[in-house]
Amino acid sequence: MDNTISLEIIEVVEQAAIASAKWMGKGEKNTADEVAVEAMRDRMNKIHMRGRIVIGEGERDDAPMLYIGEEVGICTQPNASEFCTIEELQEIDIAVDPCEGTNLVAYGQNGSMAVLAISEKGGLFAAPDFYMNKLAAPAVAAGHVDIRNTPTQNLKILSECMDRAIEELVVVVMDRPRHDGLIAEIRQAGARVRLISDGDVSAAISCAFAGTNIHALMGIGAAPEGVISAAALRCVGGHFQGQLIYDPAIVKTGLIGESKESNIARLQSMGITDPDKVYNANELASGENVLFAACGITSGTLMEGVRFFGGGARTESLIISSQSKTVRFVDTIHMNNNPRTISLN
Ligand SMILES: O=C(COP(=O)(O)O)[C@@H](O)[C@H](O)[C@H](O)[C@H](O)COP(=O)(O)O
Ligand SMILES: [Mn+2]
Ligand SMILES: [Mn+2]
Repeated sequence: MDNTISLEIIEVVEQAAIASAKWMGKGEKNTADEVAVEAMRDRMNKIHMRGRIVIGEGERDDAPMLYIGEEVGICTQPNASEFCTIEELQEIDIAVDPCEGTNLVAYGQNGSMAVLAISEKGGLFAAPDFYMNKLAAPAVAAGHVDIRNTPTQNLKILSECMDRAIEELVVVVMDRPRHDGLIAEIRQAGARVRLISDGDVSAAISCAFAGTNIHALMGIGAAPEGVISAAALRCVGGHFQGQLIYDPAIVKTGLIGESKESNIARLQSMGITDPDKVYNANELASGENVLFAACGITSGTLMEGVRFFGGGARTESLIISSQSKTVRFVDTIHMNNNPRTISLN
């Protein structure tokens, strides 16, 4: 995978974040999402690469852009061999969430970002539009905690690995009725719970960075977001496990409205023969090279959100590459309309 893609991909997430941030606080989640999708796709199609979307917009709805299977990049054109190098012609798989946390943007809340992950063809698990039970933790606990343990057991292991009391641990959990029992157990074990309304990708990745005051993510979120989180955690050695949830009774939202049996059949038709399999980060992002990029839309624990000033904007992005073994925080000033002042505030 061409290492120079990582430089271009920064602009992909930046452009999506800027477009979406213009709709911050306007109460229109669909628009905040649509503009991010369009901006991400436009910028992606200017890159010399041969990409295919494996996680994208709406598997079940007829999403017009960045849909699963869509080809992106200049080198997808039929005569690409005339103007693309052999390296650029290598097929790559891309997982995108142009606006992760659409509600957060619409209501001006923290933790939304434009995000994507890239790997060689077949290097990212093409997660179905299902729910996923997730466990994320810092690198020091990788392989020690296990999603098959009880939350209490995992908190004990985490406290030993991190050499701190359970009371000093903060666990992020999505604020959903399906997590009532989980939240009660975490509190009972002595740890503190940070409830989030949306945005579990940011929470999962935050576990890998000391100083965020987030030490674990537990509970059920969306499966595609699980793969994107796993890609980042795989690159930095953090812990991530995910297990697909196919029983509507567990999720309690009705969004996977079919019966348990029909969901199992749907998974089987996708080649997932063991619906209970526990996937780790290396299985969800198995490619030799994995690249992760995110840009804050609204501010979060990892990045500042987009800040506009007269004629321009300032963004903060996070680019993680397994190939170059780098974690880059990129602070960018975008000078769109000849700003008279370049503001650092
Ligand atoms: O918050 C989320 C929504 O993502 P998006 O649609 O891109 O704005 C994700 O971080 C969650 O992982 C997930 O989608 C959510 O938990 C599943 O939805 P829900 O049925 O509301 O729990
Ligand atoms: Mn999302
Ligand atoms: Mn989204």
